[in-house]
Amino acid sequence: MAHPYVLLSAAVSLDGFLDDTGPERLLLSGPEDFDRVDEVRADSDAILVGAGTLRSDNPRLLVASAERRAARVAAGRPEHPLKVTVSASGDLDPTARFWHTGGAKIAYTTDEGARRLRELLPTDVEVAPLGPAVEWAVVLAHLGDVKGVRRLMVEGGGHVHTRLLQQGLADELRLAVAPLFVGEADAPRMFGPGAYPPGRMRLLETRPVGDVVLLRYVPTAPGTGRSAVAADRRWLRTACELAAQCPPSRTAFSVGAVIVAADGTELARAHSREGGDPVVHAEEAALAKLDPADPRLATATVYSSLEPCTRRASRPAPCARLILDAGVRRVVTAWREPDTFVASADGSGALTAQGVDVVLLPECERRAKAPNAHLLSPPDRS
Ligand SMILES: NC(=O)C1=CN([C@@H]2O[C@H](COP(=O)(O)OP(=O)(O)OC[C@H]3O[C@@H](n4cnc5c(N)ncnc54)[C@H](OP(=O)(O)O)[C@@H]3O)[C@@H](O)[C@H]2O)C=CC1
Ligand SMILES: Nc1c(N[C@@H]2O[C@H](COP(=O)(O)O)[C@@H](O)[C@H]2O)[nH]c(=O)[nH]c1=O
Repeated sequence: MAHPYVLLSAAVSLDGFLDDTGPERLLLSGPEDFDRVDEVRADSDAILVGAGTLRSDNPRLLVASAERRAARVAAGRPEHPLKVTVSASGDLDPTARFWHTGGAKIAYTTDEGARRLRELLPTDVEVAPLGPAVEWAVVLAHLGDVKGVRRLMVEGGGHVHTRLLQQGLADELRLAVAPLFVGEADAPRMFGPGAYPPGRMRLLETRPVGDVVLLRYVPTAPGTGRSAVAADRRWLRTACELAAQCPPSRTAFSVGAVIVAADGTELARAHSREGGDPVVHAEEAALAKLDPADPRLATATVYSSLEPCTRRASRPAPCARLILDAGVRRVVTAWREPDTFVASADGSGALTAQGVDVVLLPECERRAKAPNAHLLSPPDRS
């Protein structure tokens, strides 16, 4: 189940609105910023908007720049990204520009909505019924697994942005803050009320674009239990990057680990053979940087590129034991330990048996294996 990278994109007024209440679409971006948005579109495999935005804005959602379209075609991609919309009701205007411009289109809807849309929409539009309700995780899995979408740009509106962020499904937020006020209480807001991931997001970039300021944030708070959120994938990729920093070895794996508090604060990071210790493991070195009495450990997540070990010759306690002793209750890993050094290690099983939630994200396995290719026989190319 490979979700695409989900990028939420919008422009907001200084008082936090996406639009005003007038009949025309409010242009918050200036010309330079619309060009920046066009560049993001051209980099995307698909662009999604909610049915509310289709009804109010009648957008086309095309790549405007001829050069960018030509570059896409030269790279073997369609001229325009796949256009995607989501509607429970199926209450969509068949004459809207969305359906009659650009390339491929897909509408995710309910079974009931599909009955309506199949009659209404042009026959080249794919209508995808997803049961009595439309679950966002199912939409993203279908886009990733069936439509081959790797980068999804979500261009609103507020309802869609709110749900994706609240459900931990957004990988990145790109917000253009425009220097004007809307000042109407019932204008649409970018984010509505509800439960958001805790803590602070991480700022990746700020950039003036004409008179607007672009802000790029990524979520940091780990998921809970056995389900994974976008922040889990990001932290696990960081662990895999740390694995690549290990001093090479023919007798031990290269592994990276990060320990992250429930609010997204990074508590410690480490990699195998760190600090001149030829046998130290990544999880062991990361835990050693923390006070064992740190109350945040009980709700923290340990990210480890390889599952924690259960048996080792070099130290009395394996990493699974150290994690249990630290009181950590959640581990996210990319790769089950192969039999290279220890037969049937099963660190995930050992932790699960003690009530720890272990989440395996196979989409990161290739990155976790990369610095260990010389230890895998026959050479692993997966
Ligand atoms: N400034 C900016 O950058 C942008 C501004 N906007 C503005 O945002 C406003 C529109 O936002 P908003 O009204 O929140 O609408 P949205 O575009 O977020 O669409 C909401 C609709 O999408 C469908 N939908 C969403 N989630 C689901 C789900 N899980 N299952 C089934 N259907 C779902 C529903 O359609 P249905 O009702 O058919 O069931 C719902 O009513 C407009 O004023 C627009 O101009 C929009 C994009 C960008
Ligand atoms: N108003 C607004 C945005 N609105 C977004 O652009 C869509 C219309 O695009 P197009 O079909 O190319 O005209 C619209 O439906 C909405 O998703 N985006 C921004 O970056 N800045 C803005 O100020």
